[in-house]
Order: sequence, then C-alpha cells, then structure tokens
Amino acid sequence: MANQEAARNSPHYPLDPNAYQIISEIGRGVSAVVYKALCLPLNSQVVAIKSIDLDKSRTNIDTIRREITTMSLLSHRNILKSYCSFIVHSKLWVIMPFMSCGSIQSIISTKFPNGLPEPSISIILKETLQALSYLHDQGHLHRDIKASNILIDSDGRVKIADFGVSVSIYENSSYVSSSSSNQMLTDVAGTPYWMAPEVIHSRNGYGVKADIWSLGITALELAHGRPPLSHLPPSKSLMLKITKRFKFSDYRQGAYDGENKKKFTKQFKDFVKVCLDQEPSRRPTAEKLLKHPFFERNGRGGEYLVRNVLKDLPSIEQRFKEMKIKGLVMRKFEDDEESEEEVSRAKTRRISGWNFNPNDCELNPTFPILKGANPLSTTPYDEVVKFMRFGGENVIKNNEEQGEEQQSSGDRGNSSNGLVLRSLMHLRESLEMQKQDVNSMIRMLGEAVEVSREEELAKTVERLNAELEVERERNLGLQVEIEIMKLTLNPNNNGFYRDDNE
Ligand SMILES: Nc1ncnc2c1ncn2[C@@H]1O[C@H](COP(=O)(O)OP(=O)(O)OP(=O)(O)O)[C@@H](O)[C@H]1O
Repeated sequence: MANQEAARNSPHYPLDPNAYQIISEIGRGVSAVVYKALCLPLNSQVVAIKSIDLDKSRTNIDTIRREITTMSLLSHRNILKSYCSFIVHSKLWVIMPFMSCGSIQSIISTKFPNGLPEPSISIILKETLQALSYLHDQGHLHRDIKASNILIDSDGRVKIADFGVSVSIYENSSYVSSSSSNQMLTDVAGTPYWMAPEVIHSRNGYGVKADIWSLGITALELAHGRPPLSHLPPSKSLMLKITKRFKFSDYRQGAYDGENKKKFTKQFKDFVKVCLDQEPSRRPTAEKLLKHPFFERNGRGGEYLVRNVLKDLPSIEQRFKEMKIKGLVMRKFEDDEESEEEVSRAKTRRISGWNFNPNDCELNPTFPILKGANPLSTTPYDEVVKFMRFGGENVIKNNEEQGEEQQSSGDRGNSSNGLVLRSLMHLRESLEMQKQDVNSMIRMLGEAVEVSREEELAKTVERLNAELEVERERNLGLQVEIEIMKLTLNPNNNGFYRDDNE
C-alpha cells in the first residue's frame, strides 16, 4: 500500500525497503522509531527513516497517508518534506532528509540542560514561525509544535517536522462552526505539555491559534530546558490532569526566574506572554508575531547557531545513546502490547526522567477524571486521604456541593467506596509504572557501564534502588489499603468504614 502520490513527487526514492541500509537508530517517539540510513541506489545518500508502528499509532493509516500526501504538496524552506513513504509489514516507513544535528530537544538535553541563550532562541523561534505562518496561510495546523519536532541541520538550517497529527482545517471532518469565520477542529491532538487550553477543552473547537500557544510553551522549553509541568510524575494521570484543566491565566512574566536566576529580556517575556493568552483570539497570528520586537535585533541566522549551539555537539547517534542511558527515551514500543492509555503514559516517561522540580511553575493543573468519578474531584490520592480523614459522608457531601448529580442514598456508600477503590487502583498502577521505569533505567545503566564512569553509575544505581524500595513500600501500603476498601465495599454498611472497636 505505497503512497503513490508522494512517490510521484519524489520518483527517485525507491519504495522498496531493501533499497535502504539502516545504519543506526537516532530517535524514538511514542509510536515511531527513527533511523539513519543509506539509500543504496542513490549513491548511498544518507536519509532518515521514520518507522511508524501502525498498530500503535494514535492516528489511523488513512489520516497519516492523507497528511503525507498533503505535506508533499507544501513547500517551504522551514518545513521538512518527506521523500516518499511505503508500508513494511505493519510499519509505515517515511523516507525523509536526514537532519544531521537532530532535534533541538535532543541538543538541549545534551548540551543546554538549563536552556539556550536568548539569541539562539530568537533564531529558532523565528524560523519556526516562518514555517507556521506558511502552514496557517495554506489552511493547515501543525498541532504538535515542540522542541523535539524542530530539527536542525549541520549548517544551522531549522525545519519543523512530524506532521503525524497535523491537519488541514479544510479537509478534516471533525470541525465545528464557530462564531468567528474560522473553522474549528474538535479532536484532541498534540502532546499534553504543549497543548493549548482550547485543544484540551476541544468541544468548543480550536484553530490555528493553538499552534501559537504551543509555540509559547516551546519558547519556555527552549529557555529553561523543559516545558512547564514536566516535573509532574510519570503516569497517565498527568494526561488526565492536563485534559481536565490547564490554566495559565495568571501567567506572570519571568515564570522561572526564581528557579535558576536566569534573566530574560522584556521582549522575550512579552513574546511568551502574548503567545500564552488564554483567549485564542487575542493571541497574535504567526505573521504578526514575526514582527514582534523579540526578533527586531535578530539579524543572525544559521551561522550563529553553528558557532554557538552546534559547535562541539556530540553526534546524533552518541546523543541518542546518552539519552537512552539517562532514561530519556521511550521504551521500545515493540517490547510489549500497550493500550492507547499506556501509549499516552509512555509519552510522559521520557520527561519524567529529567527530574526537574520547578517550584514556581505557574501552571495550575487539576486532576484526573476517573471513569465514574466526580469530575470535580482532585487526585486519586486526595480522594483517598479525604475518605480516610473525614469519612465517606463528607466526601459525598463535598461532591454534591460541587454540583455532582444527586444519587439515591442507597447508592452513595457504594459509589464513594467504589470511587476510593478506583482511585487506589489508579494510584497503584501509577506506582507500578514508576517502578518499571526505575527498573528499566537500572537495566540500561547496567548495560552501559563504562569503566571510567563506573563509580558515578554505581551511585546512581544505589540511589535508584533506594527510590525503588520507597516505591515498593508505598505500593505495599496501598495494597493493604485496597484490601481494607474491598472489605468495606458492603452495601449494608452504607459505605462507611466500620471500626468494630468503636
Ligand atoms: N529527519 C530527521 N533527521 C534527523 N533526526 C530526526 C529526524 N526525524 C526525527 N529525528 C529524531 O528522532 C526523534 C524522534 O522523532 P519522532 O518524530 O518519532 O518523535 P518525537 O517528535 O520526539 O515524539 P512524539 O512521538 O511525541 O512526536 C526526534 O526527536 C529527532 O531527534
């Protein structure tokens, strides 16, 4: 099932996997692995192959094919075009130009863990905005703007990639009409940390301004080394927390200043602020943003990045290996059967490994909407604590006060107990995930021990073991609590834990 249209546009690139020789793995996303490879019939030209596992991909094959076809019709110097694509077993191979320095995110995590200097940020954002301005003009949204989708070549050329979730507002069927003349999409897409509030609450629809919000988050990512909220623990609850509410209305300038004493110019702070306006219509268009004062003194380009960012940068292969060791790379998706929920959860693993703890992060997340739970409740842990501390009645009362539908009194005890039980289950699942992550990091560290770094790694292993031990104890405690909850799940006791000694 080859993508004939894309092939017609790039007739020289063979649609046969045997024509490509894979050299090394250079990146990994949620449902794809990226390889550096040689195209043998074309004088062994170096290419990148993105191998998308169609069984694991969130997007269906028709959508992917349509996007690849659409993207092949677009042409802009800041947009990475694919050469061709074809199916290999259950994978879709997308053959594209090899961007030898990889993604900005991989550069940051190796060389600039606390963020890039402002002049470099300005160049990267300007190039990204140029691509966005073009895309939006053509009626397209990218929907996944973030540093890992901004690639850079050895000569400092910046291109945006990964149109896995990009979409045309003219073609997509899931749009709703809005009061404005803009057409609006309704499906949730993108990566949680970078998602605009209106994408999260996508019932009301969203448009091109969602990309501008993501660009604002990317600006903070470039400035600080990670996006806001990335300190949250690796569990699917993060996805849910963000889907519930993602408030940035009280955004103040200099969000991270207290944390690493970094100073930013007034122009940069204003740029981020206007991108992160809660109200999409108040966010400037990409075209307008290109005229923002933040870019005024930016006469520099690729050469500046070569000298200041790419110089002495380890090769893409080396960086990928290092990220693997640090546990910043997705677990190989072929390893196990993961549900869609687990895939979302996997997305957070890479970031959890960064281990940052920005105390003055100004985002205001709330917590999971558990199936059947009160949507206004907080975390599963909070539910449990509330229950333990105040008893089931208060939990129910509280829920009712917050607008939950009235239930018959006979159901209340059960539903409250059930809610706490589900919360505990979720919590246990999340701890289980963290335990697995620690284990796999230990495994990876074990594989990668080099004599010179042995001591340092041994310490890390020791620390991880200690963390694992703590998790184990917490998990054990939770299991005991779950058993207690199960015992109390008795319709006759009205949902309250009865202490017979009382
Ligand atoms: N054409 C390319 N040239 C060089 N490196 C690339 C290329 N395409 C992707 N990569 C590298 O592979 C990594 C993984 O890319 P991929 O698009 O699969 O996932 P991602 O964008 O990091 O995550 P997600 O799955 O959440 O979108 C990128 O971050 C980048 O470092």
